[in-house]
Amino acid sequence: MDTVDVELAGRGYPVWIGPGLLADSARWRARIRGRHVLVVSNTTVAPLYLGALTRGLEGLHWSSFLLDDGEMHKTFANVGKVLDALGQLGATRDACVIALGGGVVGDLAGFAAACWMRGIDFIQVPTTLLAMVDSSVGGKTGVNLPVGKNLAGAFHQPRAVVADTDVLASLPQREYLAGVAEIVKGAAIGDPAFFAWLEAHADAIARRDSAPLIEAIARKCRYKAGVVARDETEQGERALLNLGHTFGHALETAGNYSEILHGEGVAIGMVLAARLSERLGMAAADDTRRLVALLERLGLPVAPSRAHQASRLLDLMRLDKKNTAGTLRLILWRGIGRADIVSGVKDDDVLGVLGGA
Ligand SMILES: NC(=O)c1ccc[n+]([C@@H]2O[C@H](COP(=O)([O-])OP(=O)(O)OC[C@H]3O[C@@H](n4cnc5c(N)ncnc54)[C@H](O)[C@@H]3O)[C@@H](O)[C@H]2O)c1
Ligand SMILES: O=C(O)C(=O)C[C@@H](O)[C@H](O)[C@H](O)COP(=O)(O)O
Ligand SMILES: [Zn+2]
Repeated sequence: MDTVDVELAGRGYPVWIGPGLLADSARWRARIRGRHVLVVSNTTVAPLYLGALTRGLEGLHWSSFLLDDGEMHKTFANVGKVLDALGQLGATRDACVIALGGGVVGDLAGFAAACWMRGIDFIQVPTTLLAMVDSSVGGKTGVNLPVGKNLAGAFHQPRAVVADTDVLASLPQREYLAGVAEIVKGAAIGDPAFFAWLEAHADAIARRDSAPLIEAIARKCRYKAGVVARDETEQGERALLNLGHTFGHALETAGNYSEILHGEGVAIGMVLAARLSERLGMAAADDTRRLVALLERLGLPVAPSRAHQASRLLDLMRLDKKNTAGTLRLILWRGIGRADIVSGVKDDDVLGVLGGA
């Protein structure tokens, strides 16, 4: 087992990564302070892992709430239903929400925990690769709105992250690869040595070989934990974790949250950001080629599978949370391991790269 510590004064927490952690309940149960526990999961994950988790809750007053499966269910209405379930449980301020699932469950359950009685504890038990390497770490919680991704939410840090890598055995390959995209993103933004390591281990990672996979999860979590510790609420550096996301979120929204996976949007979005950076003279074509080659070897998309109207995507990008009034702010790329937040990119340049999207 590996442990990554997210260091936040008085609110730090461990990210435990390795096999067998669901059954190792003594470890995570110690993070539950009160008697009430609501486990939030979904209709796919619960039949697989809810039993293993709740064996560790013996003696506590717990219940579960199951979401329907899918990004389109990451809604405000469902947060309301989780809050109702907390009410029915009689949850007091020392209650704990446990999010058992992928990023959709984690983001939504974390937001409900942030809202209940103005904030109660929650524990992340990520069951997708994406949730293990990204969404469970760092305390961004929230839901989508019809007009855009993640537009309502709160920063609310978990008390612990329990990443039991055994559960990845049941994860479909497409979902697995979507998580790999967020690993590549971390390396592309800030860790050239990790990027080169990923190039050397791409086939092993795509095959899910255990040792390199656990190393990749821990490296990505450690990188993200460092960024979060330095800039918890995204006043500066943390925005770099959004590389590819302004484009990717627009593609997700344009597809009504059901056409492409978040990680696929990130993969395509990183390539669009790299092409825009090249166009603006910030990045070299060779670096873009390396990024595209790595994503392709990993089996990830590097362009949308259908044409979109560029002006529609640009309109969606205008609602991104990094923007200021009237100004698009994008994470652009300076090549392997270096990214920057850039304001005032001209519409024509964005439309230029979206033209092919
Ligand atoms: N908060 C953050 O910092 C952050 C970071 C990255 C992504 N996100 C969000 O995370 C979401 C994407 O998360 P995701 O990729 O985990 O998608 P997801 O939560 O939809 O899970 C993907 C699919 O895998 C299924 N699944 C989950 N675990 C499984 C398992 N062990 N075995 C079999 N099936 C399993 C789910 O039921 C679902 O069908 C998006 O909403 C994105 O915006 C948030
Ligand atoms: O943790 C962060 O910060 C990130 O930006 C991680 C992203 O991978 C993640 O998709 C996040 O939900 C995006 O946040 P948003 O603020 O752009 O909605
Ligand atoms: Zn993301």
